[in-house]
Amino acid sequence: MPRVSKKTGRNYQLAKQNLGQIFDNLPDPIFVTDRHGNILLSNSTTALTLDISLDQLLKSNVRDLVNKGYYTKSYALEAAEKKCVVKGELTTKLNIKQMSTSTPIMDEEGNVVLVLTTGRLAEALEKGMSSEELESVNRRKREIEYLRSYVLDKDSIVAESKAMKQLLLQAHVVAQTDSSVVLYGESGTGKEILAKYLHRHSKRSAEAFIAVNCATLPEHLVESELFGYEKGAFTGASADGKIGLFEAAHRGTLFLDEIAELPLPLQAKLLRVLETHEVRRLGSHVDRRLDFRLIAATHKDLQKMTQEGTFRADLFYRLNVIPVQIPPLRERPADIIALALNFFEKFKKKYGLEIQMSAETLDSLQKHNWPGNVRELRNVVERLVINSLQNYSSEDIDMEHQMLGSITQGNYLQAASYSGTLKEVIKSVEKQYIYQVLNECGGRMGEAADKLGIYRTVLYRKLKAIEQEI
Ligand SMILES: Nc1ncnc2c1ncn2[C@@H]1O[C@H](COP(=O)(O)OP(=O)(O)OP(=O)(O)O)[C@@H](O)[C@H]1O
Repeated sequence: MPRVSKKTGRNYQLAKQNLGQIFDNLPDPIFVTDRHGNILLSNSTTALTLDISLDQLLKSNVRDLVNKGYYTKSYALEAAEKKCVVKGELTTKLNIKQMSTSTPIMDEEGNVVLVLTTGRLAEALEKGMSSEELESVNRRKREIEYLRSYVLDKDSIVAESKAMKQLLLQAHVVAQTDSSVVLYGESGTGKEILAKYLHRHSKRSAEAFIAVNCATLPEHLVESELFGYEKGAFTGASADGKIGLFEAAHRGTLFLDEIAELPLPLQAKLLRVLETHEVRRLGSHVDRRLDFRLIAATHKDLQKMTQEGTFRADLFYRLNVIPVQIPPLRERPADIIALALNFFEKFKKKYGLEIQMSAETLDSLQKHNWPGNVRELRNVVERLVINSLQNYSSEDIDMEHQMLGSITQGNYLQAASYSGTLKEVIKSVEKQYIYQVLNECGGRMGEAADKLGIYRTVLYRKLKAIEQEI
């Protein structure tokens, strides 16, 4: 027997503990069963080729999977029975062909204890397929590769609903192009996170992602912020001059949030930049050549605005090359629990808590209609975690019902319990009141700002500041 050093032993233990993660990093399907075909370990790729969740897969038996049509056949059982390596082709429910190899692992007495099965998606391509079949397999492979990267990407977008999964697939394809994109969706649906995703998955990912909120740029500074200026271009300008946001986005991605709020004269200037790929800083005579990808976002109907004359039609057609509509959270209920649990994990870590969410809590979250969309959900979950911190110290906390009653009624103020300095309490009340009003206004920013008696731009700033606290 080879001697194992202490260090190697520790590393072996580490590798064993992290086997699930190691599996998940493999691009091809892989799973381990016991000799009866019960799946003990697998990876996301395998689950994706079958169109089921990894959790579901880990509760399955290969014989059942074959009976239910997820696989045309199983080599794992054959390998367990014959006690030798068995190879062959099979097709999954998603019509993905793969070469499968099942290897039995035996104990000292020659009994099969485990079977390791690996699938090779690539080998199927060598099997003389028609060009249509090949294209379909290739498409599937790209989708799986992308979905895998999304599953493995910790900061990725949560997408459990069919609508969001499809949208992410579309986004993955769109990311590879350089065309302008307009992201449409209510406030808090995830337009910015999707814009970042498009950038991260594009060939420009190593360059800057510059986000500009057209609604919060002070009107008198919009032009100088976007175009930059030369030394002493105007009173109050910095002596050294300044590069504009267009220039800052050179080679990268420029994200223009709330594009509908861009004043008409600036719309004309933006159009010129997009058509000529050149910007001229204020006070300069030199045009600078730029190359950036533009992603715009809005919760408004730009096409309607062109008919009303508040948005330039030529700019609209220039921007709207790829329109992407993000559905409100209430229309994709399958995402609610996944998002809630995802945020719950993050906040638990942030506040160093070991707690669990009760089924009742999840049920209440599921029933709410989320006018403030994902942003509202995230804030509610944070409050749940903070409340548990204040009210309990035990390990397994059942989230209190009163709190959830207040969520479903939209009455946020009663739910609060305060502590800290006056400044902290005021901030906390402000945050909760803003959410209450947003809730009452069905997430409509303008209406909420009116009700709060503040400018829309101020409301945006406050919401962004709340987000950055996390
Ligand atoms: N699918 C998602 N998965 C994980 N987090 C999400 C998802 N969608 C939105 N979020 C989170 O919700 C919050 C709001 O999202 P985001 O800022 O992208 O929305 P938005 O549509 O751009 O809002 P606004 O129009 O008000 O600027 C952010 O913290 C974002 O990270």
